[in-house]
Amino acid sequence: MKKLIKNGTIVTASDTYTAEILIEDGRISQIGTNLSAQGAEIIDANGCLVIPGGIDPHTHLDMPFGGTVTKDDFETGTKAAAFGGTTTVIDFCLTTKGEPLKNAIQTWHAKSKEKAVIDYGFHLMIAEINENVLIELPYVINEEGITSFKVFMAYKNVFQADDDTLFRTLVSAKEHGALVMVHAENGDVIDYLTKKAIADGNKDPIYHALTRPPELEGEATGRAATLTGLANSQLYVVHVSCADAVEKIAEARSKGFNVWGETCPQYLVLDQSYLERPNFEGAKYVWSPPLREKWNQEVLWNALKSGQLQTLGSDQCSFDFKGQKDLGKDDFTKIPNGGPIIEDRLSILFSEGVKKGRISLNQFVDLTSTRAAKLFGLYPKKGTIAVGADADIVIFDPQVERVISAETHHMAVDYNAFEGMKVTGEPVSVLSRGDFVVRDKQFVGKPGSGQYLKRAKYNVNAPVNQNETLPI
Ligand SMILES: NC(=O)NCCC(=O)O
Ligand SMILES: [Zn+2]
Ligand SMILES: [Zn+2]
Repeated sequence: MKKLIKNGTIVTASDTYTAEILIEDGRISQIGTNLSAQGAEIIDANGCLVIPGGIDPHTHLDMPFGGTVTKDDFETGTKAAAFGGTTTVIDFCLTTKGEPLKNAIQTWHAKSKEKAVIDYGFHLMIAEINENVLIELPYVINEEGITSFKVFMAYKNVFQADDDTLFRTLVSAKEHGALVMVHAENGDVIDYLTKKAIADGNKDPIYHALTRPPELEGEATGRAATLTGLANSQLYVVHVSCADAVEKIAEARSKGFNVWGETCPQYLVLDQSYLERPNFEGAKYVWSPPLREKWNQEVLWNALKSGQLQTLGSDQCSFDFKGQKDLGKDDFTKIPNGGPIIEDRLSILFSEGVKKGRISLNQFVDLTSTRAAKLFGLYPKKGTIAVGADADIVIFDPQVERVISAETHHMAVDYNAFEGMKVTGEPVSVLSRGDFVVRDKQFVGKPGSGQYLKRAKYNVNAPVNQNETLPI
């Protein structure tokens, strides 16, 4: 059925204006004034912003990790994402050495197909590069439309790959038109420091942060950037948490390297002191990289404003406090890393960023949607409000206030890392390809209605805004 959105303020990464949006067959068919409403359902967006659906480029749904599995799967996770104004997620498909990539991808299709309530794509973890992997890569890119690869530089003996793998992945990505993503921390040195901490009897959650100092994130970020320059390839650094890493990204970009950076809400508003909370509460705040000293937050905000960091991912990776996080009660190395963020990504950035004057409204849209669409081969089908684009649209009330709480969130976990935080601005209704998923704050979507997205190859020019200098 046709829909006509009226009376809202449309915000894209570059413009803010008042107009009506006509939706037909899941797409935006017209944008203008006094559009014919014949046969259309009228959606009144009075007092609201009308923004492109959020694209979360960093989620871990239904992912085995640390001897357990994330609490949110593709159903609860994408439902919570929709409540938060996200209409596309790109999830990390894990692989293991020796296993055909095809098998891992099939596993991820099986996890998501019947469950996702919004559209989704996959990034593919590269654990090793060998002849079989090289043979499979064209299939992965051309048939599966997976055009981004993830290399872990940390989690020794679990996910960690060596520099040889990283460099070969960068070379292959350049050849095939893919973007390489890195978890940038020096896993070898972290392994040494964590073993020493445990041997010294330092087992509380705070030692998770103390054994992963920012220098090791900066070092790994710089190393990955250097290898990217050598390979003349392209790199996206996930979950940047600190000044050391921002500096390395800025340095690489100033040299003309194609290096992009993402941060996450937790690094913008929480800090290392949370890990010292009593009664093992600190475990709720165990992420890798860890939360940092508070002064890093200003560096991250400035990097978002100046464009040195380009996206905001959630790094959704949720574990219950009781029964999962407490696996590490007597040993911080056994606390599953990660937290529940998928739902509050937009609200936190809007409230702390736009409302507090740290970033503009257009930057908010770019950071939460448009830039990820461009970097990950979804633009302009996703990531903007334009004629011909998918009608993935969020009607966002910029004035409403709420307090974040596990009591009211839609994620499947038993706590919220931002419990008690007051935010201004929240999605009221969310459409995925023209259909309501959330309507007047009520879920009306359907598991299985989300479509798998085959993404276009990395395009070196696409990620850049018109008014921005090319980084080459
Ligand atoms: N970030 C985190 O602590 N957990 C999720 C896995 C990862 O992204 O490293
Ligand atoms: Zn990571
Ligand atoms: Zn992650």
